Amino acid sequence: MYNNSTLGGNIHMSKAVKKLAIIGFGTVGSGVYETLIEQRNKLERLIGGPYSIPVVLVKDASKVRELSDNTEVTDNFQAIIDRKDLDVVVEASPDAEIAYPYVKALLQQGVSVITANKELVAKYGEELLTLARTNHCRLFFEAAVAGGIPILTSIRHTLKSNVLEKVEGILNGTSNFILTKMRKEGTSFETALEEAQAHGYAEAVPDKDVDGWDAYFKTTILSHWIYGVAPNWQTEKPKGVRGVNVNDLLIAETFGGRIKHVASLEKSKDKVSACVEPRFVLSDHALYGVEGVNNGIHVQGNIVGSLLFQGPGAGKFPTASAVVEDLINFWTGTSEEEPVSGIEFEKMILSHSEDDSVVEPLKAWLLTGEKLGPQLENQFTVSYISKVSRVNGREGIVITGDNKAIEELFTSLNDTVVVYPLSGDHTEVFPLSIAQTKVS
Ligand SMILES: NC(=O)C1=CN([C@@H]2O[C@H](COP(=O)(O)OP(=O)(O)OC[C@H]3O[C@@H](n4cnc5c(N)ncnc54)[C@H](OP(=O)(O)O)[C@@H]3O)[C@@H](O)[C@H]2O)C=CC1
Ligand SMILES: N[C@@H](CC=O)C(=O)O
Repeated sequence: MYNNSTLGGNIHMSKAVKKLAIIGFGTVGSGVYETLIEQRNKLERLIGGPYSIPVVLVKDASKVRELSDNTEVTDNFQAIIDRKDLDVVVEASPDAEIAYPYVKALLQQGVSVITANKELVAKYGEELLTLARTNHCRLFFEAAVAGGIPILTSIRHTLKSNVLEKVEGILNGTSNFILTKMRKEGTSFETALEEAQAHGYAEAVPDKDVDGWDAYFKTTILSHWIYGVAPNWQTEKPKGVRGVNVNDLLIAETFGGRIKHVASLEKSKDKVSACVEPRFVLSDHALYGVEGVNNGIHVQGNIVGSLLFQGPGAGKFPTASAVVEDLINFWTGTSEEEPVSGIEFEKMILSHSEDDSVVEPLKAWLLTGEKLGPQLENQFTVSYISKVSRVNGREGIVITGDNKAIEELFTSLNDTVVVYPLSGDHTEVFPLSIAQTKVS
């Protein structure tokens, strides 16, 4: 329990107390609260004055919570909006539809908001950012993409001179945690998901994690953030890790690779293409070693080259860290301004000339399923790269070939066959590890 003296603000400081409210007091909201209490001395030194948290908004105000007597717990948003003394509000409610009316009302009143809610930002970000500009306040959302990794700030602050041609990332901690548990420990999908929920990694509705929507929202935000435009989605819906067969994870290993849940953004002359799906990743790929709840974002800058940002993508304190950093940047006035408008940013970035000498990367796929051999017979447009690998009765093969012909082939395969595209650029001879795979 936090006592009043810890929370009452520092009486030795003469400056006015900065006041913030928190909406949502689950994994993220409580993590922010505890961080603000436990790190108070350091944070108050950083911002040069005291702060307090007079009010927290939740769904059920009758729940027992570890909060100081100085913090009012309410289930009535009016109690927040009626206050005229708040500097900023941290928003950590479960989804876009709950958060939108709150955040809109706050920004309309000129109150800045820091949110962890990626669904809110993906669906309403453009509108809310415009509202914030109109009302001379700010909307921050570092925690909405890749949890504790400061990816948005890093891109905006430290990669301004680079054009990011390509971004590939593991953006959902829950999915990566599940795939890692299943592969390493043979844990079932259901048990691994329950464990992710117990750690506080999963969304309130975990379908958003395992059906790919959470990564879809984060990819949408990244596309706006980097290119100023919504991406062109290659498939209508994202693909998630639900249903990935544990034997497929083991088959990928026999080919020297892993199956990872990958989100990708790729810039061409006139558009940004996006995709979220489980992919086959070889051991020389940046995302191969990103394991457990970690996220990884691999960016290819035209000046800097290849960069990998890696760290905890979900969880109480990693996410609280991202929120609190936004808060400190806001209070100290050290955050970067938003680009003037999406359109201008789009023109600036997309007009960069393409390098025509770029070699088309080799496309390859890991196929898994039952009785693959007969289905692939007489498919002369396909180059068979590997022999068939068998794990616990399931088969896997890596193929490459002409993109269009391969797509036609895929439509003719039966329902048991799962297709995992190979991630990354493989422009040279196909890796020997695959060509020489031993077949069990
Ligand atoms: N968990 C994580 O690792 C990360 C989560 N996020 C995002 O942060 C947000 C919060 O996630 P998380 O903390 O895990 O979620 P939780 O489910 O742990 O907590 C949600 C909180 O919101 C409150 N709440 C629910 N409905 C309302 C409502 N109508 N009005 C006000 N408060 C409400 C709940 O109240 P009550 O306590 O009474 O039930 C609860 O305190 C989500 O948008 C999520 O996507 C972002 C990065 C990482
Ligand atoms: N449910 C999300 C939480 C962080 O954004 C995830 O698992 O990545």
